[in-house]
Amino acid sequence: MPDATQLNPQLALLDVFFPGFSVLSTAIYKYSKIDLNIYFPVLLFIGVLIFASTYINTWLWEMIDAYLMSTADVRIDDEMYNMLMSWIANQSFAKRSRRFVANTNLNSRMWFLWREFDEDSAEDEAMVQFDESGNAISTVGKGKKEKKVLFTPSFGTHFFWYKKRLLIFRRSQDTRQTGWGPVSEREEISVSCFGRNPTILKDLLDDCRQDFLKNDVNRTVIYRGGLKSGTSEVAWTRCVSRVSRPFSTVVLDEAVKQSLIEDMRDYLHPYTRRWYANRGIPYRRGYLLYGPPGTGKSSLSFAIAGYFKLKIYIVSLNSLAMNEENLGQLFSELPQQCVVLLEDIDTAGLTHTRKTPAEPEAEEAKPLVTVVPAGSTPANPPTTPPSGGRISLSGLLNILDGVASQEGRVLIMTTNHIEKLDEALIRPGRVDMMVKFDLANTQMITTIFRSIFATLEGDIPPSAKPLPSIRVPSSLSKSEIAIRLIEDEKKKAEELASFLEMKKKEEEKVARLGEEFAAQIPSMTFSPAEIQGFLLKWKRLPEMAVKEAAAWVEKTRAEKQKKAKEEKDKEEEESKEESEKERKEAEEKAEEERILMEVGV
Ligand SMILES: Nc1ncnc2c1ncn2[C@@H]1O[C@H](COP(=O)(O)OP(=O)(O)OP(=O)(O)O)[C@@H](O)[C@H]1O
Repeated sequence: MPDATQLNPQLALLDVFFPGFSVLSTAIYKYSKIDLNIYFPVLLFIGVLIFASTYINTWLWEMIDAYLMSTADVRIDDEMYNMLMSWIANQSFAKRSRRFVANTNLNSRMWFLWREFDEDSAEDEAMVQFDESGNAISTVGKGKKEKKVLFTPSFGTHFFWYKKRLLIFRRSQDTRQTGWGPVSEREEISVSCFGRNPTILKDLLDDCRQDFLKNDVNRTVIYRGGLKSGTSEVAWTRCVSRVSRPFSTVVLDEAVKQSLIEDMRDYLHPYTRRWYANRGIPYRRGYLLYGPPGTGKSSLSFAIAGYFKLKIYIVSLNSLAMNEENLGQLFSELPQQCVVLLEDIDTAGLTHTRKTPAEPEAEEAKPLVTVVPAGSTPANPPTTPPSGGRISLSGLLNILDGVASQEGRVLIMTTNHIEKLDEALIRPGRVDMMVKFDLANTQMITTIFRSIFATLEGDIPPSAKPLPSIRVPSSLSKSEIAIRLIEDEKKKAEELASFLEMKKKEEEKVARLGEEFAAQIPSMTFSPAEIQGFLLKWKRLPEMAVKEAAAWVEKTRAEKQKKAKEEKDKEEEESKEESEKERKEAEEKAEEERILMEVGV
């Protein structure tokens, strides 16, 4: 009989399949005299089977995947990613998952969008409520918004049931991109089903989309055009969806508002497209909103988009990433019907009134849109813009009119200085309607005051407490219960009547205070934004707003005058420096010419 303590070739072979087998078999032989070597053929067979199964398994899955399954791959830089992930996050298999990714936002890889979101929340503090796409917000504490944590299954393969079909959700890392970028950037996700018919996957993705878009009802979805993170490609990225701003909250001449609505309604009517097509006119509409800062141009753009349930696409021509090619690319990717907002078109290289002192000089020397007076030849023709984010006027016009520009879009341009815009940019066909915004007159001031202090639907009236629901003891007879219910209804009606009475008195008070307030504010001196800013300081104290109004007017006027004087002094200083420089240059040139004359050249 062979000595089991000696390592023979058979044991060495089994050690390959079952590491540590020789030690175990020696120990068993030593203490129980059972020799496992006699089972060698069986053990070897099991070992080979296990060894081969890993390869067979992979091969088999590959074959099944290739020939017997259908798969939908979803790109992480596509909106579909958010749609699918927010659906997945709500599924029980994701909630049960023992290994998961915790997100406060399904877009979190796009950190820059968060910054934007936060700015928005701060700016729109007074808005009723708003939620970020793919993101859940719960209200905790005193008006503090906290992001809920959502859980999605971690990297790996996850099985789940959808419409009685077994589907597979795979989340993996793209091994081709390991060297750079955050891990989430290298993520890949897919959903697969058994069978060669992918209809169920399409149904699922459609469901995810519908589910996601449900959150957008009564909301204005805002997209921004810019570079995709970590790439040099441009794309529209969804940033926020805000509760649509009611048109009525933008204070503007009612007739102007109505004509704007009518014009857009007519343009967006399904038959209008055919009308344009039949006459060979490009189906596009452009609006120019102009006026001093803070007079409601952007607010009206958002309100229009919300009113017509259109998505709004914002692009900043000042962005360094924006050149003609990129802008053209963005315009070509616009959906059939949407609002495109080009804000502050005048600052795109025409004026520098909005520049902060911190902005570098080099920037100033590089106009982004070079406007050339119609019919004249510029000293430096802007036809071929140098690299580095410059867009020439002709380039911009080509993009706005060109074949790449999506038909059906509504273009809204805003400016503080209409006089600085080239006529070509605002000629009919490119701009079909202009809306002038002005500083607040007395009527606007009263309206703004009322809109801030009026009790609106959704505001919680300070004195309105919910009525406790009545508890009817079971020992009461039917007639007694009926009496109790009638009494309760009566009490509720009385409470409602007193609430309505209080509301009416409140409205009268606000109207009176509004007039008192407006009487103290000089007409056409302050922008609605300035007035709103002051009133927001006294959000719940209209009396205080009226009391402090005169002091505020005096202070703000003094500040404005001081600022205007500083700007004027600065301009004078600059113009002095400029003329001094010119004088020196002229002297140098004259001196040079004199020397050349002397030497006889
Ligand atoms: N006409 C208005 N009606 C209601 N609110 C207004 C109006 N004008 C300004 N506001 C308020 O002032 C703030 C700034 O307004 P908005 O951004 O629309 O001004 P703007 O004209 O686009 O300014 P800018 O030219 O600086 O971009 C917003 O919070 C808005 O609610």
